Amino acid sequence: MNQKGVFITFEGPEGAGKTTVMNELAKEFTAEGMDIVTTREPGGIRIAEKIRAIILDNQHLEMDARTEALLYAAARRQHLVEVIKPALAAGKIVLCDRFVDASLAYQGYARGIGVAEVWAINEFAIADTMPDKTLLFDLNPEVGLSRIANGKNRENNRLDKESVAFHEKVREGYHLLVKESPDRFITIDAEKSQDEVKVNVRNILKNYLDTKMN
Ligand SMILES: Nc1ncnc2c1ncn2[C@@H]1O[C@H](COP(=O)(O)OP(=O)(O)OP(=O)(O)O)[C@@H](O)[C@H]1O
Ligand SMILES: Cc1cn([C@H]2C[C@H](O)[C@@H](COP(=O)(O)O)O2)c(=O)[nH]c1=O
Repeated sequence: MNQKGVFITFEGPEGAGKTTVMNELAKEFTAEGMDIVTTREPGGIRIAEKIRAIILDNQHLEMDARTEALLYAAARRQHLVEVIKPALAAGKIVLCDRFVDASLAYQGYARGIGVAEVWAINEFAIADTMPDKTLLFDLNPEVGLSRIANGKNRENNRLDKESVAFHEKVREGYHLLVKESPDRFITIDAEKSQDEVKVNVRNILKNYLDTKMN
């Protein structure tokens, strides 16, 4: 366990349903009296949201892959120091929409920088703060991309605009991470209906939190 709190991350390709399920369950868990903090990467605080705007700006597609990896790691460092660590130290349950595994899958594997290389800069950024559990929302990237294309109030960001082949590599990258850390990851079938996914994740998290907190 991370200090006194619990650190849970939500990962997966675009349009997998992570944000929707995380926010709905956070409301339910808060209503039941749990001390929940929700946040996201890149972002979560002012400096990291500014870095997010630079990384995801869809008018400037030419960013160098290593610059991109470094910007994600910089945003992560600030987010960790300002939000995640204080919340964990205060004994809260932190639900975070993406964290270091996204950098390993997207920049390390799909961009081809190398998972070990991207881990090295992230190790510098996060030191020993790793999620206690990571839920991988797994689905065919084409399904996720079509959900986003049909969704309202969402402008395609720079990463959304990558090819289907890129997003398939992201998924492969996540699968490799699951093989490397089978105890930390729980894979969720994210192609099921929104309600089915939510019920599944709720049960998994309740069981996990019950064991951790009691
Ligand atoms: N299981 C589901 N079946 C069908 N549509 C879904 C499902 N889950 C979420 N959606 C819809 O898909 C869209 C993307 O959902 P959401 O933003 O939660 O995904 P996400 O994983 O956070 O995506 P991203 O990481 O790309 O922001 C939304 O319009 C949401 O209503
Ligand atoms: C944290 C992180 C994210 N990404 C990518 C994944 C998405 O395409 C965007 C984030 O936007 P969303 O609201 O979650 O869709 O950034 C990445 O490539 N590397 C990272 O470390």
